[in-house]
Amino acid sequence: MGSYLKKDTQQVIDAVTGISLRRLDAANLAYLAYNALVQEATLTPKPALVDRRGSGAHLDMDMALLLTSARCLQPYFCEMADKAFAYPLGPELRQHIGAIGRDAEKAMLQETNGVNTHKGAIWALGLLVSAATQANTLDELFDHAAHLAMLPDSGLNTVYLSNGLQVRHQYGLSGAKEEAQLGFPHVKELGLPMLLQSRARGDSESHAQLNGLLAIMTRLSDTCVASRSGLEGLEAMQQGASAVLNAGGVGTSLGCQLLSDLEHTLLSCNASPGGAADLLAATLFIDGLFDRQSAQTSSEPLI
Ligand SMILES: CC(C)(COP(=O)(O)OP(=O)(O)OC[C@H]1O[C@@H](n2cnc3c(N)ncnc32)[C@H](O)[C@@H]1O)[C@@H](O)C(=O)NCCC(=O)NCCS
Ligand SMILES: Nc1ncnc2c1ncn2[C@@H]1O[C@H](COP(=O)(O)OP(=O)(O)OP(=O)(O)O)[C@@H](O)[C@H]1O
Repeated sequence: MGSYLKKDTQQVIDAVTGISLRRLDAANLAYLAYNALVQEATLTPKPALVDRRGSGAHLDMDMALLLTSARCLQPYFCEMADKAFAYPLGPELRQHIGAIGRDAEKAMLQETNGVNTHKGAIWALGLLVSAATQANTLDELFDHAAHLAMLPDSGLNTVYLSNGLQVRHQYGLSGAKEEAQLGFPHVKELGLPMLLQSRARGDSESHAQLNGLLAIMTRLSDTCVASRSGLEGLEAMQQGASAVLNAGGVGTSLGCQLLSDLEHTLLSCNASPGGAADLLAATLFIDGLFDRQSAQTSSEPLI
């Protein structure tokens, strides 16, 4: 793990894994997922992604479209949570959330006139919302989500060759499916620890979130980037993100300059870290689940 994490990463992970998660009802879980998408979309400046400044590498999208898309997805997250409260974590629940996830994708495409604004986010947040209905700790949350992602999906379209499948065949990379099946390691070991550490050292909230995004980008095999700019683009993303964090993060003047360099590099090869953005939304959803009050009353700070 990167040297840019102030404490040993494992220490940070250990500090959060045992903390209780809030038990929320379906409507509140869905709101938290929606809110995570809003925070991700509005976070600025994200390298080559849609944000308050503009469209990044996505000529077909802007922030208003991402917000419209997020709003239309909230009821689908609520429906997934409802089902997850009603069924045990098993094949039947997997079928239900798969069907709801596909309905959500259709609704998104209808709302955006065919633009893929949140496909990866529906997948990651859909699994996490469902897992959260039955999780008391962070470990349980990731285990439940991984378990659901491992179960067979009979509704899967096996004819359509997605960008993710294409780069998996071409370069042997893993993508959104494997990330979930492994229990979201880039969220657990990079995004979340960096977000918490960055806050703890006094960075502003937006700098802490940007540092969380960059931590994910240092390692992720983001199939959005690979399909647009190959392995070279992926390597440029990982190295550029590491450079910013090694300089102390986006809150330092060198880090800020390196972030701007990274954005130019990504834009020059039309690469956009959409998968990392989805995992930042997943990180922010989980952050909203922490029971900070109980951590404080038991005099255990979050890190
Ligand atoms: C597994 C999914 C994401 C399809 O993945 P695939 O790689 O084939 O698709 P595609 O390339 O079109 O999009 C994947 C998206 O994931 C994101 N992503 C890219 N790389 C990564 C990565 N390494 N880790 C996480 N997310 C990533 C990006 O946003 C990308 O656009 C999913 O759409 C799916 O199978 N849905 C079926 C419905 C379902 O079962 N839903 C249940 C829970 S909601
Ligand atoms: N702020 C953001 N800006 C851009 N993409 C984002 C953002 N947040 C999340 N994403 C994710 O990025 C993905 C879109 O990326 P991209 O446009 O590369 O995918 P695609 O439509 O599969 O590919 P292409 O446009 O190359 O055909 C979405 O699935 C979405 O979940």
